[in-house]
Amino acid sequence: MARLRHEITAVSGKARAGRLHTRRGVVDTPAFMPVGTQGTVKGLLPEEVSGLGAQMILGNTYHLMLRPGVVTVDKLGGLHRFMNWPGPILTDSGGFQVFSLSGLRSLDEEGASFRSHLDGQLLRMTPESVVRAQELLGSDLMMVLDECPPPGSQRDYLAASLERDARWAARALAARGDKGGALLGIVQGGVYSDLRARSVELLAELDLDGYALGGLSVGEPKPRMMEVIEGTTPQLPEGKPVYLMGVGEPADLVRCVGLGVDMFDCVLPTRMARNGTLLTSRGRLNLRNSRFKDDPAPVEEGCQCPTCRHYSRAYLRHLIMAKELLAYRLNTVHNLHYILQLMAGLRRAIAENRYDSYARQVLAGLESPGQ
Ligand SMILES: CNc1nc2c(CCNCC3CCCC3)c3nc(N)[nH]c(=O)c3cc2[nH]1
Ligand SMILES: [Zn+2]
Repeated sequence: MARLRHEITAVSGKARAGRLHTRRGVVDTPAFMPVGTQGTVKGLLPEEVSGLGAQMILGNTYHLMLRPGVVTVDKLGGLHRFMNWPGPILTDSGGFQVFSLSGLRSLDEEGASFRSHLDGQLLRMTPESVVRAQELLGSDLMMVLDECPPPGSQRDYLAASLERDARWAARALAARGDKGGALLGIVQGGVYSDLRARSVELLAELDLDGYALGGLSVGEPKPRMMEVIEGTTPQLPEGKPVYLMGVGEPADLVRCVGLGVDMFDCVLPTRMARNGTLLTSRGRLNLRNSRFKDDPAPVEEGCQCPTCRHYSRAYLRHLIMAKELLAYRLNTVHNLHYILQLMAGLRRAIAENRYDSYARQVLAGLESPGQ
């Protein structure tokens, strides 16, 4: 059967709602994928993550290659068994992490050489080796090895890089075995619409299962990012899911759904939770602020998450100031609940063909004066 099938069930403007049929179950789109970098969504049990409504999570080949090693994970039954997540898992190829985490050593036609950020050992990534690694993990949606060029890269560097990415994507497809999951290509081209179009043209020639927009949310001006997304999504092949990598904040999720994006991942909700920043429909709330010291109210009135049902802002502030482990869990539960409910609201609005009014209402709330 097909490794991946995207069924669009409703359209509202350029926003679309659908169901992504993966080999390990169906995912409602637009979908937010909590990040589980090292085989765990930090601090939460898998049943808590699925209980909050997450249907697909993200893993990272780079981190799992370094520790515990993909052969080890394979011997233990693969990543789903290893981390007790029976649902679909998308794994990033690690290209991005090599640039952001390790002291990159070299990049050439063959692949990338780098030093582990853990113990400095010299490692090599090629389009073929990262597909093999993701197959050993048992990934349901694999990403091709790509280069996410540093922000501000010169135009001619970007033009050459995206050509190489397309050659790498062809090599990744050729390397995938029968057991392999779906394979998604990654559109690059920086902030140049003609380069983005060229990247799409090259990748559309390949029999990829879906398309990611890479090279964004790396420090470029937000309006520029939106322009690039707006210009690129209409050019992508029909019937294939669109995944915007590394996005994003609530307002960005709302806007990018309106531009035809189906899948998102971002470390923000879980990372902010761990430093006491909570997401609400009226913007961010920084628990460390002394004004919450004896505030008996929940993070957000009306929020039905376990955190808001039982705990006050004062208690959550106490926990974060005391660096209590429970703080990370309760804050992550709330932030993930908030994001996943936001996505559910967007799916409903699209199904009822009222995306625009729902988006305007949500964005007005987010931009209103804080708590
Ligand atoms: C935050 N912004 C951003 N992230 C990008 C990412 C990473 C997406 N998130 C991966 C998870 C995070 C930890 C575990 C895996 C990108 N990844 C790739 N391969 N290519 C990009 O151009 C690429 C571009 C990105 N931009
Ligand atoms: Zn809550």
